Amino acid sequence: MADRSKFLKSGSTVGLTCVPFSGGQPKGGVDDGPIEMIRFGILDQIEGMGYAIELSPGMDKYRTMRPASDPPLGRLKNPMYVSMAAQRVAEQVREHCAAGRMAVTLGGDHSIAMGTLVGSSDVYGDDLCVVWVDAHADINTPETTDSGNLHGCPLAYVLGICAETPQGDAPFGWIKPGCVRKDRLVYIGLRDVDSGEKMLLRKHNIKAFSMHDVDKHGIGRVVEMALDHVNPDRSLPVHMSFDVDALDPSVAPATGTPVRGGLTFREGHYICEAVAETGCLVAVDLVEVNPALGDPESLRQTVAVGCSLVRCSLGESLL
Ligand SMILES: NC(=[NH2+])NCCC[C@H](N)C(=O)O
Ligand SMILES: [Mn+2]
Ligand SMILES: [Mn+2]
Repeated sequence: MADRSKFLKSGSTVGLTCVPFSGGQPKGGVDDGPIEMIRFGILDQIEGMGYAIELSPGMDKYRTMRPASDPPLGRLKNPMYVSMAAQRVAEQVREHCAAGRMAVTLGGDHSIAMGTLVGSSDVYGDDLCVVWVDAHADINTPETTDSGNLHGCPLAYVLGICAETPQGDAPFGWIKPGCVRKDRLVYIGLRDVDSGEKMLLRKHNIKAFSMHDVDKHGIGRVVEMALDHVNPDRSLPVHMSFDVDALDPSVAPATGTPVRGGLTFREGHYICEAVAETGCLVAVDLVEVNPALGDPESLRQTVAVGCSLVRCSLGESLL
């Protein structure tokens, strides 16, 4: 298969990391996201598109590595477990990126993106652009979070905007603050942003396209403006982190923090197609599919849409 990427030396190999992890939020079941996508056939689907798959080993370890004792850190829940799991994700994603593979990571809750972003930025450095597709901004710091759920915080750590930078063996002490540049992050799909997060977005001048912008300009213009902001010449590598709750709950009901008024089926797919079309994509996360929430039909629908977003990111619908 022809390499569709400007940056990957093994662009016809997908480096797949499955992360059955739910420690970044309180609802069980999101750890079964990857296995349900595998049952739905994601491996055969990716191979059917002409890719080889290199699967990260030991996915069950994410379930068993929970520390015996993990007291809250201020408001943050399961800090050590989230930190350890994300650190392992970082190693697995780094290895795929270093080998020049397209790194695809299936979650699990969105706290695992601390790991995926550290892994990809270790290899691509300052050049890395991040397109964050989500109903939520996930940029809470330990100071601003109300819920204490770390899936609402991954960006604060990688951007390095927490009031105190974790050091050494402390949870998240392994994350290089600022490994993702503030001016290379852009959001699409926001509609449920906490007041502390709004303050952070303004303070750090971070570009965001909310659902209001999607309504106003249309998804085509929004994706173009988002890419123009982070990657005007389409000359830099892009990591897309896609939270399935960016989609409207009528399209992706089985997720832990659904918010009405989201992206349509086509708008979600359009984002993946347009980013794939640039040839700049080097890493994709697909997170927050929770098969335990809702009836069997909601589950089937959500797993199916998760798989098709991944396929579109790999270029399925490009002619
Ligand atoms: N990845 C997600 N679904 N995040 C939801 C975060 C919700 C809320 N902002 C919080 O910090 O708790
Ligand atoms: Mn979300
Ligand atoms: Mn999220």
